[in-house]
Amino acid sequence: MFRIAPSILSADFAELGAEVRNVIASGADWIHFDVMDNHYVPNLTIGPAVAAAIKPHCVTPTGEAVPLDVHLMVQPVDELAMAFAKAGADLITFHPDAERHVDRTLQLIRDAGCKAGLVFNPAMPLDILEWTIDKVDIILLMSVNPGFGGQSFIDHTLRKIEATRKLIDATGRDIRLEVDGGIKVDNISRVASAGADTFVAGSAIFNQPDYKYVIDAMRGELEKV
Ligand SMILES: O=C(CO)[C@@H](O)[C@H](O)COP(=O)(O)O
Repeated sequence: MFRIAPSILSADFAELGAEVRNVIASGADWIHFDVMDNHYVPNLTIGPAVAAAIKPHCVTPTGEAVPLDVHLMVQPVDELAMAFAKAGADLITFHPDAERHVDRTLQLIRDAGCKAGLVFNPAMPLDILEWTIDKVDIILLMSVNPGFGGQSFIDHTLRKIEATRKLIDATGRDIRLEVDGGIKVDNISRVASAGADTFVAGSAIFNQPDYKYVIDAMRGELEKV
């Protein structure tokens, strides 16, 4: 089942609660929350206090919970991961190159009751999955270099999505394959055809006045896959 996860990095931070409610009412399946520390990436965003503040807004108009999907672009990882688990994150992903003890961090996140995942930058090999995939609930492939919204999709990541899909299918487990960066109505079907099932989109959704129009258009493209 496909999931669309709007990245609130491109939302109006002065109206974050309303933005989250609006994008959920427009059809968002997850809320994607980008955490940048001006160390692992050259940008600084939002922390656990903001996650805790928006958590009560992560519900559909009929009261169903919408997962809060936290992408940590931080180094070190462990302490912040635990703070986000406490703040209400449902999924926490981190970059394996930002943490020495990747296996331990995955376990910490799972022990805190969250789904755990690894994030791979466009030039980062997938090798570490050989030893970690058993503890991974989600794999996030970056299709831009992390740090900023509004960048263009890097085409060579399509081959990486295909390779990751094969690795996931070989496990027989239900591991989500999320792709993030430069996803728009006009390329989402190519990303899905390559094997992704979860799509992060920031500027494509929040830079338009009608979020529902964009999300519906994305779903329309996904139906053709
Ligand atoms: O993590 C990041 C960037 O580092 C992403 O989540 C972006 O926020 C996606 O934005 P668009 O490329 O869709 O505008």
